[in-house]
Amino acid sequence: MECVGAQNVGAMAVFTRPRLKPLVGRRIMPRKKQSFWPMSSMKVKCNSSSGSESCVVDKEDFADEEDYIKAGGSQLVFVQMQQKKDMDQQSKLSDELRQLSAGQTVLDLVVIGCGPAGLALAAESAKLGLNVGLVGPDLPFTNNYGVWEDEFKDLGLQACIEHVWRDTIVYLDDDDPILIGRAYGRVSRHLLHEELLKRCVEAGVLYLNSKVDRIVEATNGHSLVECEGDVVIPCRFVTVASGAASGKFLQYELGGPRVSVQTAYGVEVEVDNNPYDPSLMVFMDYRDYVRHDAQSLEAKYPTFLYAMPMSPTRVFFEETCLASKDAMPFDLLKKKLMLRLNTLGVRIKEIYEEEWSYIPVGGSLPNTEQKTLAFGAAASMVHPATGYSVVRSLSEAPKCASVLANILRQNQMKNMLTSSSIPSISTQAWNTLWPQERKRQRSFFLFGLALILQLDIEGIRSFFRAFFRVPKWMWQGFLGSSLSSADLMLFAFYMFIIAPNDMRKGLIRHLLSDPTGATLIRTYLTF
Ligand SMILES: CC(C)=CCC/C(C)=C/C=C/C(C)=C/C=C/C(C)=C/C=C/C=C(C)/C=C/C=C(C)/C=C/C=C(\C)CCC=C(C)C
Repeated sequence: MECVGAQNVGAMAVFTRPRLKPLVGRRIMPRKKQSFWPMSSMKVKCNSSSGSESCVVDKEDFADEEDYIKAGGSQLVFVQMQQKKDMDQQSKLSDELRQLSAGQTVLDLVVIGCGPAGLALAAESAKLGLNVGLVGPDLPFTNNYGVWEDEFKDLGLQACIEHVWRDTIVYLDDDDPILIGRAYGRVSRHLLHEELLKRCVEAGVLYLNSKVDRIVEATNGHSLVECEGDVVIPCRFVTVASGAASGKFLQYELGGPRVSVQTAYGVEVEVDNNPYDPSLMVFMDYRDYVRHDAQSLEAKYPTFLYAMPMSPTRVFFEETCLASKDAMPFDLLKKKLMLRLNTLGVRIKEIYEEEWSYIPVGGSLPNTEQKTLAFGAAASMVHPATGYSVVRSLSEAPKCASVLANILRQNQMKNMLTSSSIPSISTQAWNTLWPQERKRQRSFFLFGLALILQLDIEGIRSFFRAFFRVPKWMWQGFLGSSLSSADLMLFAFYMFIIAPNDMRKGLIRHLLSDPTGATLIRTYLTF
């Protein structure tokens, strides 16, 4: 990471080069993509009550954006996040921001990324009194999230679930389907986005609609977040929460396991002949409907169908490859889905929506010596053996926020931050995110992932038959990352006992011969 001298930070938390005159508020419209320029009229009224001159700048009067900014026009700086506020309230907003900024020169925390993980962490940290800036493009969520209803209820997010199935079913072969006995919900991505934005607004998070170019360390121990358009934000902590593709800001441990991929192609459709009971969510249908037509596909990439019947005729079908070393091509996934639906006799009348999902799973942990922190997928928090991450990010956000707040408080960072104290402070934060216990659990999941990767379709069926026969609290805890490392050992022995002989041999062979087996043993022996 490059080191530069401390910037000349004025009264405001953020400034640009060339330095801007006014700091103006702008409203955030949830769900709408924000453009750089404020609203359509571009008339920006500087607040005069704090002594500054009143100025009205009109974008149309300038040849381009740069001239406009040079003339002291509206450069977007942080604004207090707010929802559905009228333009006539904007000057009041500027006031609030001015007061907030007047007594301080740096933010406590900048969170990069406006997905569920970023929004949740920003809101929770601001709730605890930290001055938090959130940076990233304001885009709607695009993924369809499926969650266990009880887990989402526990997060206080039940109102964001748009459809609940009272039970969930798994088909492994043509014989007895497995009723899981747990309600599953489909999250409304719009409601979840609105709710997380609301939490940010209420907690007083400041927002900047921009892309981050780089993060540099200043010599005084602060970080400088350099954004597009020459905006530089000084802060005490930076947390990258911009998903798995955040590599440019972070370093990961060398020599870790290779990243694998979960891929899925989904369609929400209106159909004739839906064979699935609308009261049940189909978690995994591993029955092989394409054996005659696509033998080679099945051999190379065993896939399953994930289906959410929204009504007897409207269904979300998703052909999913749980994990593969190389990404399964989307056209193959689509071909398999269409073959499967065709064999089932499902006739598509209308397509409402298509989804392509690509989730890197496994891979290395972030290097915990670095000063920049990470959260969510960027911090390797995606469950390696399932690809799920949203619930974990949302449930860990309060804990992570409270650790950051405590660290800042304990070190009286607001007054006495020194560059020498920073590395140990970041280490404390990293250790909370990835303590040895979490590393042990993850080594178990990585071992499980490597196991799945080498199974053929028959092996997968018998593996999941055993998996869903362990006591419910065990498999639930495994999927929800809530089993301790000791519980995971118990789970492993349980699986071993109920597994058929050939699978037992496979488990032991894998433990003794696969590199993830050696890492698992080593991590369990490290205290
Ligand atoms: C959009 C989005 C977000 C998405 C889309 C996509 C999708 C749809 C997805 C879906 C997914 C899913 C459904 C998933 C699921 C998953 C699962 C269920 C998983 C599971 C797994 C499991 C496992 C891995 C297990 C493991 C186990 C083991 C490892 C065991 C072991 C044992 C042993 C080793 C034994 C020992 C003994 C002695 C030594 C004696």
